[in-house]
Amino acid sequence: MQRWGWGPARSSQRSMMINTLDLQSTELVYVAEGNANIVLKLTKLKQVLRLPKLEKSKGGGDHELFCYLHRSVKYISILADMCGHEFIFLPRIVKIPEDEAKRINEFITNFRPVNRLGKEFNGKYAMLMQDATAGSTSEPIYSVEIKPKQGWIFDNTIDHIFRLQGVKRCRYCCMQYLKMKMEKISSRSKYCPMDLFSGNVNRMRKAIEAILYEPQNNLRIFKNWKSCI
Ligand SMILES: O=P(O)(O)O[C@@H]1[C@@H](OP(=O)(O)O)[C@H](OP(=O)(O)O)[C@H](O)[C@H](OP(=O)(O)O)[C@H]1OP(=O)(O)O
Ligand SMILES: Nc1ncnc2c1ncn2[C@@H]1O[C@H](COP(=O)(O)OP(=O)(O)OP(=O)(O)O)[C@@H](O)[C@H]1O
Repeated sequence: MQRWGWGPARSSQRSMMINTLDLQSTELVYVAEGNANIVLKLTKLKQVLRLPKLEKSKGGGDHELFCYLHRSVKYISILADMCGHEFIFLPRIVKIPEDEAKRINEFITNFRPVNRLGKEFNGKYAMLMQDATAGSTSEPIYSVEIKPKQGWIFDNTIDHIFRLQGVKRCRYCCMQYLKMKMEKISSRSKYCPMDLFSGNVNRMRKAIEAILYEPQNNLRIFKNWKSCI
């Protein structure tokens, strides 16, 4: 996937109104992160701030970051048009005040997984969007997050890579062998995205059962905003 530090700068921020986020009066709580973004909760606003991150030594240009976020927002809005706006939160690009990046990085360091500390937020822009784990009732809210992975098999040109012991497998299943070899996981999951996306109820059920049995990083369940799995 394209990184904001590398992308060609095509669109201009002059055509959009970008507000600066006032973080002084807002309580920030570290939620989680993946390989590319750190997500913080703005508790009072029921919103989250998605901060793109880069390797500490690499400074990304602010204009490139803005263009990357702008493209992402466009992409998400096309998805929302296709899938329904009730299913997808449209993010907004916000400006992070000068010198706040340093303060944010310092504040969240202790909450971050040690293996993710090589990257940090060091740009001027972030995405603000609705907190998917927040609701308006006083009852506990459970949120389920699935990272389903690629649900199709590549075309013939490279499919020899995805043959193991003569059997054609999907990318996720092959990556399980690699992750075992690299000691990232201790056992192979029986989950397969080809089952989840098959449209066959039995195979879909098998996929859900497998992901519940061995969640790895493909399943998270939150009670309110606290992760239970
Ligand atoms: O390549 P994969 O299948 O290992 O997926 C990467 C993910 O690894 P996973 O296997 O899900 O643990 C990886 O996730 P983790 O860092 O392992 O949590 C990222 O999602 C990565 O995305 P990006 O390149 O940072 O946008 C993912 O890379 P892309 O496939 O999006 O390039
Ligand atoms: N709108 C949201 N509301 C609540 N939690 C969220 C929201 N967006 C993201 N998160 C949490 O933050 C985590 C990291 O966010 P995200 O998936 O955007 O990071 P990422 O670095 O792009 O991930 P990856 O590189 O693995 O694809 C998510 O797995 C989810 O638990």
